[in-house]
Amino acid sequence: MEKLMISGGRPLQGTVTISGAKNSAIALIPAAILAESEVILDNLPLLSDVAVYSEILEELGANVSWEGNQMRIDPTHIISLPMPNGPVKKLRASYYMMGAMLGRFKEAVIGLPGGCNFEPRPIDQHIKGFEALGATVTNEHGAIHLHAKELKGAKIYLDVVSVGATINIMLAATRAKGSTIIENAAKEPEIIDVATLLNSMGASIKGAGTETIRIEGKSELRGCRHSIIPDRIQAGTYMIAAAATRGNVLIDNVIPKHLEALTAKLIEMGVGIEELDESIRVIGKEKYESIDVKALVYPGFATDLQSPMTSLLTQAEGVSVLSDFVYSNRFKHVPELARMGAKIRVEGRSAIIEGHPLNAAKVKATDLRAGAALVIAGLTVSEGITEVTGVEFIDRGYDHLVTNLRELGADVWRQND
Ligand SMILES: CC(=O)N[C@H]1[C@@H](OP(=O)(O)OP(=O)(O)OC[C@H]2O[C@@H](n3ccc(=O)[nH]c3=O)[C@H](O)[C@@H]2O)O[C@H](CO)[C@@H](O)[C@@H]1O
Ligand SMILES: C=C(OP(=O)(O)O)C(=O)O
Repeated sequence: MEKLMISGGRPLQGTVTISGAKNSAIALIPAAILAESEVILDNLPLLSDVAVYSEILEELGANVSWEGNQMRIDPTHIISLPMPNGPVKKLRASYYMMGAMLGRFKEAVIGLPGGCNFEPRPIDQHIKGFEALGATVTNEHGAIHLHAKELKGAKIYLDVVSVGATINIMLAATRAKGSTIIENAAKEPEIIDVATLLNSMGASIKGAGTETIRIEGKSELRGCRHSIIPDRIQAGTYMIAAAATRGNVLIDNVIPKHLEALTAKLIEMGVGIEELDESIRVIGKEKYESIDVKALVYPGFATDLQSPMTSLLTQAEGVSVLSDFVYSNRFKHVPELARMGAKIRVEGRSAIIEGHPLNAAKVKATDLRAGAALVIAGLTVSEGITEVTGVEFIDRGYDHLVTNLRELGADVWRQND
């Protein structure tokens, strides 16, 4: 196992180019099995989650080739096989195999998803959607068994606004008979990206990005070529890191609109922001004001940036309150930040953060964004070396992290634990 070593205290300076979005990529790859011919995905991020997904499709007989940032998926010879164990257990988004397999084969056996379990993450809304489309769903010894004689379009109201359930239902419904309407759908940009791919494959999806999505099922879909949107969470993480180190960084290849909630909060704290067409410049300042932040569904402040933002708020003067209305217990980074001298207490779904300088320490990433928070914290500390273990979580969501940070002037390296 490797760990990340950080000798901080250097302002990040320069340009970082953001890769394709993880949360799009790991939905677009399973979506490709709904086609009858080759799907080409460009701007693919080089992440462990993407590698695991390619393993999953290969296990089913798809021909997957991956060169640089392009993946070619030929699902022509894919077969329906039960996948109760193996790679599906390694990542959260393996739940998309349920919708994709159901759409393609009207049946699936998929082990319950793994990935970052910072709190219980139910999939009842996914199941409710599959059942509404006519599938029988049972949980047998930790694997979900889905079967439908025929998938029929339905009106589905999500009780909880869920990214995964919205995409999963969309995947199955594209191959159902008739119309499906998803009400109270999630509006994240990654949902629009998946709908764009499916529409290029010949599906008919309208309203992605709004709370009502309408899908006309099709009996066959074809291959196509699609370029993945930039990763707004990676972009946001570098923006926060630039501010936390009082640096000056151009975050390139982003869609600034996707980052509006973060940008607004950074400006409120006193961070300098210049928005361009496809990039954002973050200009750090010596002093920041404390602020209140509420993580909400899109277009609200992203819960995936809540942990990195916690690290930045340790650098503000006074007391900030950061509440998470998506995941009420997503605070596993807090005790680790406390080892670094942070003064944070958790009350219900809120972290109350008192601005205070941090010190170097040995800390452990217990999930992806907790890991990002610890790296940012380490970058702010000028004396000593911060050691972050649990790098495998960070590798799920940040490609070329060490190279990117080094190019921005940070003293960061990987070392065997
Ligand atoms: C692969 C992917 O895209 N992951 C993202 C996705 O996760 P994921 O799609 O798993 O998250 P959801 O949007 O589904 O979860 C939102 C909330 O709904 C609850 N819920 C969800 C489904 C369900 O059936 N029942 C239920 O109660 C969850 O516990 C959570 O409180 O959106 C999250 C919220 O923006 C992000 O943190 C993750 O990075
Ligand atoms: C929680 C995350 O991802 P996943 O849903 O894939 O675990 C994340 O990207 O922060």
